[in-house]
Amino acid sequence: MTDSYNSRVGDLSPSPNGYANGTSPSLTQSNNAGISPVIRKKLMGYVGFANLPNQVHRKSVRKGFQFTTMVVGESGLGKSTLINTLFNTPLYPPKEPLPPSAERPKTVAIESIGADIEENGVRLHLTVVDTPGFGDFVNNDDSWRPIVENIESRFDSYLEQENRVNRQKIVDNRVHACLYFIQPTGHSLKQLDIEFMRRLHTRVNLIPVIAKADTLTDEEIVAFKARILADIAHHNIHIFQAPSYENEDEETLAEAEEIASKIPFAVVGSDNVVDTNDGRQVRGRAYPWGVIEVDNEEHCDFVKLRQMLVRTYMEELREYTNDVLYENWRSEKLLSMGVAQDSSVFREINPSAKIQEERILHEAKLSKMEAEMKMVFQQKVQEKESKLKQSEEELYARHKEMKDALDKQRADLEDKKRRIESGRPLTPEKNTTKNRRFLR
Ligand SMILES: Nc1nc2c(ncn2[C@@H]2O[C@H](COP(=O)(O)OP(=O)(O)OP(=O)(O)O)[C@@H](O)[C@H]2O)c(=O)[nH]1
Repeated sequence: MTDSYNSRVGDLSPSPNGYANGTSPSLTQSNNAGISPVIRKKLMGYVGFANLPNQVHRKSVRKGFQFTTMVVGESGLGKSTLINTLFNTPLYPPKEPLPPSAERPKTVAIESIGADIEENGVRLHLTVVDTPGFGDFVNNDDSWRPIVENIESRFDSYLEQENRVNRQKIVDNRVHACLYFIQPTGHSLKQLDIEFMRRLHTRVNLIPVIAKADTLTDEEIVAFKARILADIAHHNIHIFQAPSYENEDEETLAEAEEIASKIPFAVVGSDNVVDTNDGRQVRGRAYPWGVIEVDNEEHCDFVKLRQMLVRTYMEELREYTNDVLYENWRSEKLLSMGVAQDSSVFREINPSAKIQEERILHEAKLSKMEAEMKMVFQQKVQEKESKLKQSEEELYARHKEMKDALDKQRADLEDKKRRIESGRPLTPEKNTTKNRRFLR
C-alpha cells in the first residue's frame, strides 16, 4: 500500500529553491500493471501545503482539548494530592476531616471534577473522575463493577452522540486514562488490584502507580516494581505502553524507552512548596532528614508520569481510547444487539478479479437457465407424446369397434344370402315388408 502510494504521489517535498526534489519541473508517468498511470509532478514553486500541520495546530489550539482521567485506589493513597500536583492547580480543595459520627457511604461512588486550564494559550478542559470508597469495605469483591459501568455509560453517551443527525458538537466524556494507585506495601499486587485491572484493561488505558513512594527505599521500590510487573504479565493484563513508531528519531525512541522502564511509576505527590537545605524552593515533602522533591527524577517517577500522561502521550491516550478501546466496545455492543458487520464491504477489490468473478457468476446463471429450459422442453415433448399415444389408442379402439360392427353386418348379410339361395324362408319376424320388397 505504502509503496504504491509513494509511486503514485511521488516526492513532493519542496527543496530550498521551491522545487520538489529538483530544479526543473517535469512530468513522469508511473505504469503499474493494472493501475491507470498517474502523473508524477514536480512543483514549480512554493504551493503552501507544507503548512498543513500548522493549520491543524492552529485549529486545535482554537478548539481546545478535552481530557478525562480517572483515579482509582484505596482511600488516603494520595490521589487528590497527585492530581493537584500533576496539573499544578488546586483541582481538589483541601479536605475537611470527616467527624467520627459521620456515616460512610456503603458503595463506591463516582464523582467528577471539571476544570478549564490554560497553558501558553492552549486550553484544556480537564475532567478528573474520582472513585471514593473503592477498596474501603470489608467485602470489596464488586468494587470494580460501578467503575466499569461508569466507563461504559460514557461510551454509550458518545455512541448516542455519534448517531445523532447533528454531530457538530460531540462532547467527549470518555475516560482516556486511569491512574490506578497501588498501596506501597512492598510485597506484590493484592487480589483487589488484580481483579480491578483484569476487569478494566479492555475498557480504559491503565496506568499503574505506586502511591506514596517516599515510604519505600530505592531497593524496595525496584523489587516491588518487578513483582508488580510479573503479576501483571501473569494475569495477561494490558497496561498502557508508550507507542513507538518506525523512522522515529533516536531521542524520541530513548524517551519512550525511559518512560516504559519506569512503569509502574513510583510517585510522590505534594502541592506544597518547601525549602531545601541548599536554599531552593521546590514542590515536595519535608522530613526531619531532608526534602523529597516531587519534580526531581532522582527522587521519584513523578516527572516521567507527567511526561506520559500530559506532555508526550496525552494525544496517544485519546487516540487509543477512540480507535481501540471504544471501537472494540462498540463492535461488542452492536454484535450483542444482533447487528453483524458485512466484512466484504471493506474488502479490497482487484478490478480484473472482480470482472472474472462476475463472468463466472454470469456463465453459471446462463447454464442454469439453459438447463431449466431444456427440462421444460423435455417435459412438453413428453406431454405431447403421451397425448398423441392416447389419441392413437382411441383411434385404434374406434377403428376396431367399427370393423367388428361391419364384420358382424357382413356375416348377417351372408347368412341371409345363403338362406335365400337355399330357399329357406326368412324368420317370420324378419319377413317384413322391407324384406319382401328386397326379395322381389
Ligand atoms: N507520604 C506521603 N503522603 C502523601 C503523599 N501524597 C499525599 N499524601 C498525604 O496523604 C494524605 C491523603 O492524601 P489525599 O490526596 O487526600 O488522598 P486521597 O487518595 O485523595 O484520599 P481520599 O479522598 O480519602 O480517597 C494527605 O495527608 C496527603 O498529604 C505522598 O506521596 N507521600
